[in-house]
Amino acid sequence: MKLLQGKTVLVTGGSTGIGRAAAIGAARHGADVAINYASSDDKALSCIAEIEALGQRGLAVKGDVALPETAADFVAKAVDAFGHVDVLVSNAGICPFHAFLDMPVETVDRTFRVNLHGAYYMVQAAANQMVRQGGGGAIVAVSSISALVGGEFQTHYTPTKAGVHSLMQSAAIALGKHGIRCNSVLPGTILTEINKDDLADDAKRHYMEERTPLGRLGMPDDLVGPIVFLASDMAAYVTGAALLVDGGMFVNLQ
Ligand SMILES: NC(=O)C1=CN([C@@H]2O[C@H](COP(=O)(O)OP(=O)(O)OC[C@H]3O[C@@H](n4cnc5c(N)ncnc54)[C@H](OP(=O)(O)O)[C@@H]3O)[C@@H](O)[C@H]2O)C=CC1
Ligand SMILES: C[C@H](O)[C@@H]1OC(=O)[C@H](O)[C@@H]1O
Repeated sequence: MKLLQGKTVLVTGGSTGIGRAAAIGAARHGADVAINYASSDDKALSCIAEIEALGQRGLAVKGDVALPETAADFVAKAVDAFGHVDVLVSNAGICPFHAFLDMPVETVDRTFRVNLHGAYYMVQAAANQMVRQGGGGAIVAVSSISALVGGEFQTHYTPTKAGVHSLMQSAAIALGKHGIRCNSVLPGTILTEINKDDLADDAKRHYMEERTPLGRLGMPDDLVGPIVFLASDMAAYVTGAALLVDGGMFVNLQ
């Protein structure tokens, strides 16, 4: 069953990790897909190749989501290519682990601009296009378990993920009158480039695995079903919601 047949899906941060999986997963469900990315040209092009191999149209648009103009450019190029925007997956993000007391200003600033400001600009641009089109739409933001709990080396990061979650709640209210649904997925610890170095520490990786009732850390493909569900008409009455996709990590105190 193809849940996104005939839809156009936009994914930020689609070259690697969760965004890549979401982009290819959307294509597998019948969507044409446009991906945004920052610098990984080869990875972006290979993602498009996989989308096209599934018989769907793909488009890769390079741009730094921290820059407000990137959002309008991405949406405009997607509309030029595919005619409309039905779904936005706001996914792009960074997590440069760093201690709190000597956290550099530029690290805080960059993390907020990419993860939170970038999400805001992309959601706003996609929503404006959806309103122009009429007919509603769906926005899925990739927040995090880190919207709900902290991290010693993530004091600059967890507020951005909480902000993304909160943005979806407020956007759901602002956009409901236009038939646009806004929801968050909150992944646990998923093995991607974002944490490759951090989880190279065997003790850290073992600790995170031990915290996970399902007994393993997540893979990007574990996010595809939840994202496609929230993007699809299967979730027609779901908006302002948050879906933990964490193997049970959040609830596991003892
Ligand atoms: N992995 C995990 O455990 C978890 C991840 N998340 C969230 O998931 C999202 C995706 O992360 P994940 O897949 O793990 O990480 P990856 O590092 O694998 O992928 C990040 C993606 O975002 C893109 N990106 C980074 N900065 C920018 C920018 N300034 N402008 C445009 N694109 C950018 C990257 O593009 P490029 O390749 O060109 O650099 C890449 O496509 C993030 O928002 C993260 O906070 C949430 C919870 C857990
Ligand atoms: C980068 C982290 O390993 C990852 O990202 C998050 O949002 C969670 O903190 C995960 O552990």
